[in-house]
Parts: sequence; C-alpha cells; structure tokens
Amino acid sequence: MAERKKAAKKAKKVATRAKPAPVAAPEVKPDLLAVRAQIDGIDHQIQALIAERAEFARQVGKAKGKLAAAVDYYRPEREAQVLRRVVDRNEGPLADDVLVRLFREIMSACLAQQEPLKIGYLGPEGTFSQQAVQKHFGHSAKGLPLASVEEVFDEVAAGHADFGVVPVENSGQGTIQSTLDLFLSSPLKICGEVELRVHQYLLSRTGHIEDIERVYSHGLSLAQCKSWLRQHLPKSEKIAVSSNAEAARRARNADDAAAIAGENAAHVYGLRIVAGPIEDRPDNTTRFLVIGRNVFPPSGNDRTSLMVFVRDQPGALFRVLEPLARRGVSMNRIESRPAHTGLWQYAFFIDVGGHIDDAPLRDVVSDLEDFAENVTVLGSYPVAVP
Ligand SMILES: O=C(O)C(=O)C[C@]1(C(=O)O)C=C[C@@H](O)C=C1
Repeated sequence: MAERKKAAKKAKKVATRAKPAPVAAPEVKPDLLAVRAQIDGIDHQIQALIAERAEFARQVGKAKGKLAAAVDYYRPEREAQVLRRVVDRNEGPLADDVLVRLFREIMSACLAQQEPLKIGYLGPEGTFSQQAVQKHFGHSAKGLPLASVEEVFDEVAAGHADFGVVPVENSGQGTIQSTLDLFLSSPLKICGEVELRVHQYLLSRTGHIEDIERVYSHGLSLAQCKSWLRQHLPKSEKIAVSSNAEAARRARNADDAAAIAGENAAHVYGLRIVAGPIEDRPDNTTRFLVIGRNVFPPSGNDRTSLMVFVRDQPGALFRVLEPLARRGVSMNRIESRPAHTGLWQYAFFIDVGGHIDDAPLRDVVSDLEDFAENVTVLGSYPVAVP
C-alpha cells in the first residue's frame, strides 16, 4: 500500500482515538434477505464488467496483430502496472494481496481467451513451485510438472513451455546455487519474480506422530524445519528427495513414513496433517524466477539481473561494484560462483534496481564490459507485486 495512503489511514486512526468514547448505540441487526439482494445486484454488475473487460482484452489481442502464439500476447510489464494500481487504490476492507490475487485471475482468464500459457515447474503436482506458478500466472495458465529444475530450463529453451518458474532463494536458507548455475550455460532470460510465503506441514498416512520413523522432503524443506524436527522427531531418519511432492508420494505408501510438504500436497496425495505449520521461521519466504526467451519493456519499477565473468585478480570485486556506486544504481544482491569457463574464473550474479533500457544501467553495463571477460544481461523484470 502506498506510504501516503498508510499515513492518511494512521492519521485517521489517531484522530478517532482522541475523541471521547461514544455512547454505545444499540446494534441494528441487518436484514439478511435485504443484504443478500444488495450482493446479488453487485454480483450482476461485477459479472457484466468482467465480461466487458474480457471483450476489451480480446480487442487488445487484435490490436497486437496476428501473433504466432499465446506467449506473444503476454505482457508482464502491463500486468505489473495493473496490479500496482489495484494496490494503490485499495482502501480495504480486503487486504492488498487478496485483491491482487483476484485481479491476476481476471487477467489470466482474459489472456487465456487466445490460448492458455504453458508454464513448466518442478513437479509433481503439489509442490511450492506449482503454487508459485498459480500465484503469478493465475489458474487459467496450464502448468507442466517436470522432473527437475534443469528440465524446466530445457523445456522452455526448446519452446515446449512458454515460461518456467524456478526457485532461486529462500529467506532463511539463502541462494539456491544449483538454480543460479543453470544460467551459466543457458540462453534463457529472467522475465519476472514471484515471492511465496512457504508454510510447511508434516503429513502422513495415519496422522499419528508416534508411527513416524522416516521423514521425506526436499533438502531445503528439511533445513527450514530443522529445529522443529530436532524437538519433535529427534530419532527419525531424515531423507532428502527431489521435491516435496515426491516426498508426499513416498509417504503415501508406508505407515511409518511422513513427508514435509505444503498443505496442498495433503489433498493431492490423500495424506493427513500431523502438524503444521512447522517451519522454524514464521516469515519463511521463497523467491522464484520466471524464465522465458525474451526480455520485456520497463514496467516503471523493475529489477535487472546481470552475470559478470571476471578473472581472479586483485580488486576484481571492487571493479565490479565501482560503476554501480558511481552511477547511483542500487544493488540488491551479489553472489559469486565458479564460472565453469576455466580454473579460478568466477561469475558474479548481481541484482540491481532499474531496467536495462534505463540510461544509468546501460552505462554501468558498458563500464563493466571494459574490463570483465563477459557481461550477460539475464533479464529486466517487474519487481514482485505481493
Ligand atoms: O494489455 C494487454 O496487453 C493485454 O493483453 C490485456 C491483459 C489484461 O487482461 O489486462 C492480458 C494479458 C496481458 O499479459 C496483459 C494485460
């Protein structure tokens, strides 16, 4: 919510507090049928407006001309602008993220009128990656569950999926380096980011904690619940598998096994919730990247990811950072990885504020090109809307 709006709301609250306590008026119970009639009238209007919007979205499609596929109609920068306006306008009672979810679904359905987008993710069904796909692209997009993050990159590069959604960072565990490393040898671009609050649950067939001797989960999820496991299941064997949904699939087959996964997985795999949420940090959040084959225009609030290859030499890191400081470009993240191009050569993965079409950032890239072995713009994309 915009700072200005928050300040106005706060001022209003303070003013209310300063007033003498009002004399309690007897609460008038609204008439149920009359209120429902109001809701019916509003639903009627909402439906007519959604239909009208869908018709305009179709016209926008026509205005773009005859394009080859659904992916060519997708405009992430425009979607981000629409959603930011929704947040700016919001004065309650519904929370920003609730309204954003509703509007995303409307845009998802409008876009799917051409043909639904196909989005690759680390499957099987029930993973947090699937939740991230649905959060970002809405339920009208078609999810393609794949066996590994590497396969997500391959299927997008081959054009079998329009976009992919891959985990890149967890608030408590840090960067998922295996995902970053895939960019070293991939031509794909970053087109968006999704932040997902991750709630972990202990799931099993019987639902009884005393039955559990083995706990399956993705290594990252086991790490996110380490203290809880130490306290509640200290003697159980912890087994890392390829995804949380795979863990749920295994737990389905044995009474003495459990899985740590999202609540979704309990429904998908017919398991009972033994305990949850069990993540050690209450703000546990995973950041996902949307990968595709193109870079999109600026949305007005963007981030750019760069990959800078340098030789191991004195002052290398300083020389990477100096142009950013000199040109006033803010940096959100830097990570160094072996570049796989030669011994002691490194790639710096850097996230900075702004779009590659912005002058200061273009200049930074040209400064870096003067001394680095190679500079790759991995993508410029809208900063995640809640
Ligand atoms: O504005 C556009 O370019 C549209 O295609 C319309 C619309 C929308 O429903 O608002 C739908 C899909 C795009 O990804 C962005 C926005």
